[in-house]
Amino acid sequence: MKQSYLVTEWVDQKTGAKGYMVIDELKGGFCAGGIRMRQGVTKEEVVRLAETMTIKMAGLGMAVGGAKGGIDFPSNDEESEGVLKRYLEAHAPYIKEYWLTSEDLGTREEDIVRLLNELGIQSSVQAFISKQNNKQLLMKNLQEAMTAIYEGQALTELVTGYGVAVVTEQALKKIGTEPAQAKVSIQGFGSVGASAAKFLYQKGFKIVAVADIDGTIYYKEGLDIDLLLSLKDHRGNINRNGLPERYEQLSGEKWLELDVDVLIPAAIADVINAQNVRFVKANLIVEGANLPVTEEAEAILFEKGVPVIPDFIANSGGAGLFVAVLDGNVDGKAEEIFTFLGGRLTITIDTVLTAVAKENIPARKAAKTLVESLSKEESYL
Ligand SMILES: NC(=O)c1ccc[n+]([C@@H]2O[C@H](COP(=O)([O-])OP(=O)(O)OC[C@H]3O[C@@H](n4cnc5c(N)ncnc54)[C@H](O)[C@@H]3O)[C@@H](O)[C@H]2O)c1
Repeated sequence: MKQSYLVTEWVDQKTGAKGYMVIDELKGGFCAGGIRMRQGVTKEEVVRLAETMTIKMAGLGMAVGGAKGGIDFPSNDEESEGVLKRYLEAHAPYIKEYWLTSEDLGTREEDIVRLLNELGIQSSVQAFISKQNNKQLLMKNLQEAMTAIYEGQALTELVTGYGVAVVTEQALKKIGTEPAQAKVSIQGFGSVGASAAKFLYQKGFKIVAVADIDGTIYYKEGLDIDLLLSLKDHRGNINRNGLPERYEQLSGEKWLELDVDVLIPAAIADVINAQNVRFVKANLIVEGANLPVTEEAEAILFEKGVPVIPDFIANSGGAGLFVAVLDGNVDGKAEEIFTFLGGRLTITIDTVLTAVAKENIPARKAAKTLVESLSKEESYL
């Protein structure tokens, strides 16, 4: 088994919460990966997520390694901000020197940046920028991107879901389903799930089910996503009081059993697994979350001819925002970043699904081969 480059174990002196930082690899002196906060996070989970980040960064064409932070604490607890602050304080030397970080499940970019500022760190990617020649331009573009508002929402909260929507549309086209006819079910209505829903809805997809931590909301004619967006809080939980009566409220597991074309797991890990994979009726799965489909489930889905678009491509939009800006060729405007990302992801999905069809291999394997070949190209930063 691969050994991580560095693993920290931290205990919050005030609450007893445990936290970890895992650096899977350092490349060019840097590593990148967000910080998640969830009750039950384990060191092993953070190790796996950091490994995925190494592949994701290579897939985006940026020569930095993968990392991840994890804090075992409920993100909705009133002490959560204090816990995050103390975790950042303990890990500030790494963030200053080589760890480019950002939001993840249960944390928000604006909170991380604000708390880092309080610790005297200018941005969550200060380590990288401070070592570049054009640092002033990069910092200006980054600040523009981090504060950009698109259709009333922060770009940082939209960009990963935008990538998920692009990947879903391109993958459906490639497997011969007309996107406008496609029915979609999504688990998670936070940064990733809600923004994927928003862009898919704008493209004309019928989103028939959305699940959050309180259960599944279903309407077979397609949910009004604008309404659901207006009913969600900043943690991605939907207020049921404002729902029309015709919307059914089903249990939390139902989202994956519905008669849909696409499933987008965009909340937690290991949610499609050996126990429930037999209930899946969709013919495409797009991993919005990290590691939402277990290896066993993925093997069964492959046998059934259901492609699983891997997380390190499908949800790379958040990391892609940083890559777009740090690459130096894109300024911080939302439209430019969407164009950069949409272009890269369209080519990637096309290449991956062409290999899947030609060689009869799982999408994950095709994607890893592509990522490895990209790492060798001269354009690799
Ligand atoms: N935010 C990003 O930019 C980003 C980027 C790449 C990957 N990811 C991954 O995407 C996933 C979601 O991240 P996010 O930022 O959207 O999180 P978030 O905290 O903004 O939202 C999480 C959503 O999942 C729901 N949820 C939580 N636990 C659940 C459960 N047990 N059952 C059903 N629903 C549940 C919540 O109600 C909420 O709707 C995570 O796996 C994260 O690692 C996030």
